[in-house]
Order: sequence, then structure tokens, then C-alpha cells
Amino acid sequence: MSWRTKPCSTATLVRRLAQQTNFWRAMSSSKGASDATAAPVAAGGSGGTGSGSGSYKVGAKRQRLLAPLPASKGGNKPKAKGAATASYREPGPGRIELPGGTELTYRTDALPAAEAAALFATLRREMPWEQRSVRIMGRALPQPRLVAYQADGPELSYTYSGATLAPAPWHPSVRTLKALAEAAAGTRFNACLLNLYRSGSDSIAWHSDNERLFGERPVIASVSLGAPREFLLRCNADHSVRYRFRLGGGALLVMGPGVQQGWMHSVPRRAGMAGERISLTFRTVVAPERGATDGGGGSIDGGVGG
Ligand SMILES: O=C(O)CCC(=O)C(=O)O
Ligand SMILES: [Fe+2]
Repeated sequence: MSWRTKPCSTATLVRRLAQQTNFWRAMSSSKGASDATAAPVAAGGSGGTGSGSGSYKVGAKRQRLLAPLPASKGGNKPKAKGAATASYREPGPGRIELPGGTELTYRTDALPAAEAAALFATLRREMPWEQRSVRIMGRALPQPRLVAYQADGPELSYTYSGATLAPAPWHPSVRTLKALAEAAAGTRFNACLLNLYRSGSDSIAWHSDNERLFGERPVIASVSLGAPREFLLRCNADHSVRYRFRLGGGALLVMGPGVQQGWMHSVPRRAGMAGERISLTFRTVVAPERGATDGGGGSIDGGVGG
């Protein structure tokens, strides 16, 4: 496969990110940082206060729920418990400690706006986007978004929701963003699932990326391009513990080890929202699938969004 556009400079992007990373490290170890406490935001609202437990520190760039939560038991099955009283914490950029010893790294400006816009245009035009049909409770349904999948080699196929993605070779711009994600996450990635949300009607339901091929405690990093969308995270042990991020063009979110085991995430449908968004989700396949029928595939599209 050949691509029409030249990649932008990986070295420049990675250097910029390394500078930011040093900045965040310095901030997170700084005792003198300010100590503002932010209130959780009620579900569905865009401001105000909610009733969630604990609080977290925004100014210190190291944010942590103060009230410890019970450890998650029994996998990722959705539980209704707590969902009715859900409120969202909306942390600012930095390192975010989640209950249970897991961690996120969140940046809003890992890419300058112009760079993010140019990358969006390139990938929108040049990726082999496809709308897959997935099997949900025995029925074949079109996935509510377009996807593309790239990886280091043909053996790194990825099966979920009853369908297998065969990897394409790396697009130069995706390779550039992979280097950016690797610098932020401090790990190497060998695969990337890209999602194209054509409008607010496209979505991804609650799920975790805990398939066998990614190993026990995978690190997954996403880079966002295009229009902003909500990215939600909720704790398996208590669905009322939720986080919300507004991932705009140039944002980067690293879900650290354990997040796929203790939490689920989604990009909910927001009918009426215009604007396209691309997310690139970088992963490391550690146990390649033996075939689409090895039972290793997870399910992403069977849950309920929002
Ligand atoms: O679009 C996003 O930010 C999330 C995508 C996602 O969760 C996935 O591809 O597994
Ligand atoms: Fe995911």
C-alpha cells in the first residue's frame, strides 16, 4: 500500500512531547503546587456539583480520589449498582490516580492545533475506513462508527464482537503518532485501532479492551483528532464512580496497567452533535490470536452507550 502524503516530523513531535512529559513529572513531584479541590460534576450536566464520593486535587496535577473504593471483583460485567446516582469527575490534564492503584495520563495539547487538524485531514482521506458488521446477540448489525486497523505484521489480527480485523501496514502519519503515544506511555506499541466517529450519532458502547491478545494488564494510549467528544470511564466495582474527559483534537489519554481490568470506557452517542472525530488507540499485542475461532475475541458493541 502506498500513501499520498508525507509524514510530518516525528522527531519534532516526540521532542515536544518529551518536554511536556518532563514538565508533568516536575509538576507531579512538586510539593509546592497549589491544592484546589474540584467537585464532581453531575451526570448529564456541564457544571455544578454532584454527590460522588471523595475529591481530587487539580492544581497539583496529581489527582486522586480520596475515598478508597472496594477492589473490583468478577470481571467487567455491567452492574446497575450506583448507576442511578452517577456523577462525573472531570480532571484537568496531568497524571490521574484512580482507586485501586491504576493511573491515567491525560494531555489536552499533545499536538498543536494546526498539526492535529492536518493529521485529521490526512487520515480522514487516506485511511481505508470500513464499517464492519458485528454480531450482537446473534444479530448482525453495522458498527456505529468506521474503523481501520494497522499493526507491525499480518500475524497481529484483532478479533472483537465476532469479527476479525486484519492489520494493514502502518500509515506514515499513524507511525508518527505511535511515537508520540509511546513517549507519553513509556512503552512500545505494535498495533493501532482507529475509529472514525462521523457525527454525534456514532459511538462506542461501554467496554474494556481486555482481550487475551493484549495480555494481563495492557497499557492503551489514544490520540484524538478532529471534533471533541466525551470519553467516559466508570469503575466496575461501583458504577457511580465515573470520570469524563472532553477529548478534542491533539488530546492524548494513556490508560495505565489495570484500567482495562477495573474500569470500562465509552464514547456515548450525542445525537445532534456535528463534527467528525478520529481516535487512534495504540496497543501492544503480546499473544497473537491463533485464528478468529480461538475464542479470544472480546465484545465491544454489545453494551449500552452513555
Ligand atoms: O474513541 C475513543 O476515544 C475510544 C475508542 C475505544 O475505546 C476503542 O477503540 O477501544
Ligand atoms: Fe476501548
